[in-house]
Amino acid sequence: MKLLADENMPFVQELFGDGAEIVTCPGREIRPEQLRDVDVLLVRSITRVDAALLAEAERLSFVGTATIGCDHIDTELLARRGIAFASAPGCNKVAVGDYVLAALLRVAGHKGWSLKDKTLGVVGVGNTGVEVAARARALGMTVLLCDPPRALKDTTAFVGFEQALGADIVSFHVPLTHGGDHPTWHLLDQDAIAGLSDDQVLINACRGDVWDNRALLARQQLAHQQGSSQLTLVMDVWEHEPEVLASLVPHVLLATPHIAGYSLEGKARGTFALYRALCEQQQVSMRHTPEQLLPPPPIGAVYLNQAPDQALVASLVRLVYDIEQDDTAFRQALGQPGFFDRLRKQYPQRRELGSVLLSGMTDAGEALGFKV
Ligand SMILES: NC(=O)C1=CN([C@@H]2O[C@H](COP(=O)(O)OP(=O)(O)OC[C@H]3O[C@@H](n4cnc5c(N)ncnc54)[C@H](O)[C@@H]3O)[C@@H](O)[C@H]2O)C=CC1
Ligand SMILES: O=C(O)C(=O)[C@H](O)COP(=O)(O)O
Repeated sequence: MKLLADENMPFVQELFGDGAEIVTCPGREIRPEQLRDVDVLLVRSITRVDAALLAEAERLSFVGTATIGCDHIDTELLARRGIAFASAPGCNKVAVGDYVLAALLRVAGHKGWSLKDKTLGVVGVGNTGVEVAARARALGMTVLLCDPPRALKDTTAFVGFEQALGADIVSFHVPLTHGGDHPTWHLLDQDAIAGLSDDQVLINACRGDVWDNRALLARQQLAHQQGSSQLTLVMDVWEHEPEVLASLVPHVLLATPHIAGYSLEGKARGTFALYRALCEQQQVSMRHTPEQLLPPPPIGAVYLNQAPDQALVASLVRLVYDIEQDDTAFRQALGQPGFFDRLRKQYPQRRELGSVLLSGMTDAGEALGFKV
């Protein structure tokens, strides 16, 4: 069996090395002719798997993406050609929860806000949105959930998009879709942006195209020229990645290169989900476990001797994940050729808050994502 994998997918050798010849390649450089004799293709979000890529892939029987999002995969084509497909739903939802928690605390520091007096609108309440909502509630925030597809079945738990957009902070967690009843491409468009007030905060850790980046830039530039407050923006994802609208970056509080989901645990779960799916497809039993993939965390345990207020939570989170380091690296590298992909390829090992055992006064610790 020949397997071709994105070179940035960790643990491929450990999980698939027993029974396969493994070839790795940068995800943006996989070419149709490379797939001629390949049986299994494992990708990440940057490889578009479509008719053009699979034109010569006559032996291909399995495609896996170690990601939650599947907007880069033509799943109908795979089904038509009888090629098995697996993704990794939920694999990095905890990492996204940690990222947004770190962002909320940084925003609060910047604005001098006590988060327990603030509302958070969560747009898209699936795997990642639920993680974010739980952490925000643990901080004492009022959370408004917006998910029109889910609201069709549960009419009481959700608010409309317009109401969610009125929250102090609005965090987006939708898949990128262009059609259907609830398309998300430019969900935050020029009209939605015009309705926002200057004091609001927006977070995008889903897909860049969900926000109209040029319309946001226009609003930020106008506010700058008029000397009024700008929107506070946290952007992990950008339209047209790996390109970035560079003139928008100075108007963004936290700018990162699509790494919200990049915990070591999240990546391990992603690759493991594909290993499990391939074992099932080939009807062989699994010889590995996800736990064996992870080294011990650098910080094993923290003992608290006082109830964690917002400042202490911020220090604790920063101990495990310092979002400002990601922002600084982004700004330093912006403009260098290939900077976006390089930062992602060389991303430092990041552990989830759940890798740290919090003991002492930890009522809120579990909801924030720590192990208690
Ligand atoms: N920045 C990063 O590193 C990461 C980004 N992602 C992105 O985040 C997206 C969401 O991930 P999950 O929460 O795991 O997906 P999910 O599929 O579990 O949840 C998505 C939710 O969005 C809802 N939704 C769909 N259209 C909507 C609309 N128009 N308005 C409001 N809600 C809508 C769905 O009903 C669903 O409940 C992924 O599709 C992926 O593109 C995911 C992981 C990491
Ligand atoms: O899971 C998803 O969906 C994501 O956006 C991934 O975290 C992105 O990682 P890459 O596949 O782009 O390395």
